[in-house]
Amino acid sequence: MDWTEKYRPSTLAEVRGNDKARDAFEEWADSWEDHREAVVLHGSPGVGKTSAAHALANDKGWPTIELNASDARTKDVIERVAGEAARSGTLSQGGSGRRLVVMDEADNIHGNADRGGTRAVTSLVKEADQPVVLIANDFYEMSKGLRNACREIEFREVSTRSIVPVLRDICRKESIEFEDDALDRIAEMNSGDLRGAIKDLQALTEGRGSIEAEDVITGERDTTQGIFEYLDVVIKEGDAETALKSSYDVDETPDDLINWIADNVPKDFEGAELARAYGALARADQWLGRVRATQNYSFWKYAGDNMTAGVAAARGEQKGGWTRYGPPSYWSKLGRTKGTRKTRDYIAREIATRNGTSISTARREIMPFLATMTHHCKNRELTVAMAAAYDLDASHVSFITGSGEDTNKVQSIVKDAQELRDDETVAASGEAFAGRSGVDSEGTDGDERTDGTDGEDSATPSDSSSETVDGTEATVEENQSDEDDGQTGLSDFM
Ligand SMILES: Nc1ncnc2c1ncn2[C@@H]1O[C@H](COP(=O)(O)OP(=O)(O)OP(=O)(O)O)[C@@H](O)[C@H]1O
Repeated sequence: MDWTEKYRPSTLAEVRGNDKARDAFEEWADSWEDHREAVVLHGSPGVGKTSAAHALANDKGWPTIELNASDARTKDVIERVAGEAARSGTLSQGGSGRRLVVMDEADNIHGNADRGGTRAVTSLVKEADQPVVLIANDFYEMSKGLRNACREIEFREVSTRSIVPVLRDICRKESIEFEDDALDRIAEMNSGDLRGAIKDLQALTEGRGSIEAEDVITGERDTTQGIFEYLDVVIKEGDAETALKSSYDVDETPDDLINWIADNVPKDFEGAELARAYGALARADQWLGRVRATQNYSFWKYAGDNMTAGVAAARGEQKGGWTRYGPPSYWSKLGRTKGTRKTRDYIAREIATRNGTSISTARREIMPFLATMTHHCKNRELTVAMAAAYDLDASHVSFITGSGEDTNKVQSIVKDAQELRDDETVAASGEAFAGRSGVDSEGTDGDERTDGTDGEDSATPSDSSSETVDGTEATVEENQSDEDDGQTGLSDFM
């Protein structure tokens, strides 16, 4: 049995770390009759938000109604559940009939696919006759309206000091002998993620009665090999077997290693060998997905085989010379700074508006493809078309392609894109033009966009952007059909 489930706290007192948040949460519940506000618990994965919600319900004797924001695809579903929640309150009248409505992934309500989803959740939060707890990883991914309708409680990462006693308790209950150092290392390795620490403990002690400090290290690595030398082996020199064997000495998890390889392989591979390499990486990624879904870490070896031996075997001819390999910069940079987020969100909004998708689909599903297809502007024509189609400037092109913003290459691409756009504007039909300008000027069909929402000065661009898409549904759809009228869009290249 999964230990994170087996040892899920059943009362609030068992939720470790985050004492302040826990007290605030309890206070919210105790005074709910007076304020009737919803609450949002937000913070990184695995720090106990969901556990706290269920533990509170348990402490109070309130049955829970669980909703998942990303599954609740339509307004109807939410309204039905809200209705149920409300009805069950009226039936029993008073405290004993309380239910706790727990909605997971409140930061993951998609604009377009779940049309009106955000609005439905916001009205659920405002109107439900029962206490509602929203759970989110990123508070600022939630729409502003939704944020304003809730009380906010932040769950911080759980300190190593608080993680170790949890691991110790579990070891005692499972009759596993342990060295203190081993538990310290597991706690440190997981930096603040208690769920991760419990999972590692389970994986490392599987089928054994003890754990020593050494196991925590040797389970992962013997002598560490630099990642750059390793990339040389996989991409340039090694045969499949050598690539696989030396991967055992690399100090990266398979989840990170795959990004290192995927990001750097197109610097040396081309054509059919690159396609074969991506085939192997795709298979590796499937295995990583299976690990996540089943928590069966023995599948890691198949992921490893594919991403290392598979890629090495995909090499068509000997590679020479020196290549500037870099960290998986594109995705790991994301979200790190406000500026980066702003750039990312601008591009996502442009793609969403022109392709008729939600911002989140643009960001999660379209941008990675664009990044791969235009990597380092290798395919110049495609990069120009992309910049023209989405009205991108040098900083945007540099963000997507991973090339330096000031390079001549990027500057000249942006210039050509501008010319292409000018030509197309002249050539475009009046109808298509009207559709486009509608997005810019008429998208204010509700109060949603009255709060400064071009995103220019907003500290929370992603938030305002999702509302923009909501607010311009009709126009976005018009645009979708415009694509057939000769506008250059991503779909032309896929
Ligand atoms: N603060 C905590 N105290 C005790 N156990 C915890 C705590 N945080 C996490 N855990 C353990 O990790 C598991 C997962 O935690 P939980 O689902 O509550 O995290 P979460 O913050 O809601 O994460 P996510 O955002 O991914 O849903 C729990 O079942 C429990 O075993």
